[in-house]
Amino acid sequence: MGGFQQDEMTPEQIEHEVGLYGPFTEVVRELVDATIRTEVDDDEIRAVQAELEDIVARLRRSQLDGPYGVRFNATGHGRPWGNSVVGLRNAIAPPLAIERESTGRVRCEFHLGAAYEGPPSLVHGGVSALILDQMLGEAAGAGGRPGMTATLTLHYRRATPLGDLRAEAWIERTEGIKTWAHGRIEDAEGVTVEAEGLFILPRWARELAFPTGDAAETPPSYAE
Ligand SMILES: CCCCCCCCCC(=O)SCCNC(=O)CCNC(=O)[C@H](O)C(C)(C)COP(=O)(O)OP(=O)(O)OC[C@H]1O[C@@H](n2cnc3c(N)ncnc32)[C@H](O)[C@@H]1OP(=O)(O)O
Repeated sequence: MGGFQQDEMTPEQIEHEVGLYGPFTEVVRELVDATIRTEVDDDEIRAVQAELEDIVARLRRSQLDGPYGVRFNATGHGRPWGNSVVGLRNAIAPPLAIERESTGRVRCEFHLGAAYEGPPSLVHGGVSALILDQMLGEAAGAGGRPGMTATLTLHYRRATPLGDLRAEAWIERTEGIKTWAHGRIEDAEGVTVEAEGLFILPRWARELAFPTGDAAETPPSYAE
């Protein structure tokens, strides 16, 4: 599978890019929110649209052929910057800043605004699934049991309000290449959504990780 690339980025270069693209992408997130909520008049909308078309053309002058992928430097520092949940350079991502423990427990606090609405003032169910897919996958990776989502089951206990939320996930059990993870989203009142998922180290990764075919040992993590 493509999309995982190693490069020679130094910590200083990575820090520079974080400082450059982090605030840049944050403004685009602001733009998305402002686009949904603005009530300026028609002429102003048309004027802003023309400016944005110019901005898009400027950015298009030099860009990647495809998506960003996941990049690593020589020390294994991962940069999943195009990821739709945690991506530093992805304005669609809230983004989640996930705290990871090597036990496979992960948690984060985050804010979902107007861009993530489903029912009025509530988080879209698909957005909750997106976040929990990532959280459970992060738990598997943090515990050294990375995999791709094979199954994901959601239990929507209560509507999730837009606003300040938290999520956590953990490894429930493992069996060779399979990792079962659980997790939940909570608002100030408690749990709104619970999830359980099965993560499987895919065949192409198994062939890299276990050239001898012994999948009983712990696979290496590709987590940051
Ligand atoms: C650390 C970084 C943090 C990153 C977090 C990322 C979180 C986001 C995660 C994602 O969103 S991943 C994207 C969504 N998922 C996919 O696109 C996965 C698509 N499916 C696949 O790639 C493959 O079907 C899969 C990797 C799940 C399995 O392919 P394999 O070729 O490795 O399976 P194989 O046929 O060799 O079967 C291996 C075992 O898994 C079982 N299996 C395979 N697919 C299954 C499935 N879907 N459900 C249940 N069991 C499954 C299969 O029965 C068998 O069990 P046994 O060994 O016990 O016989």
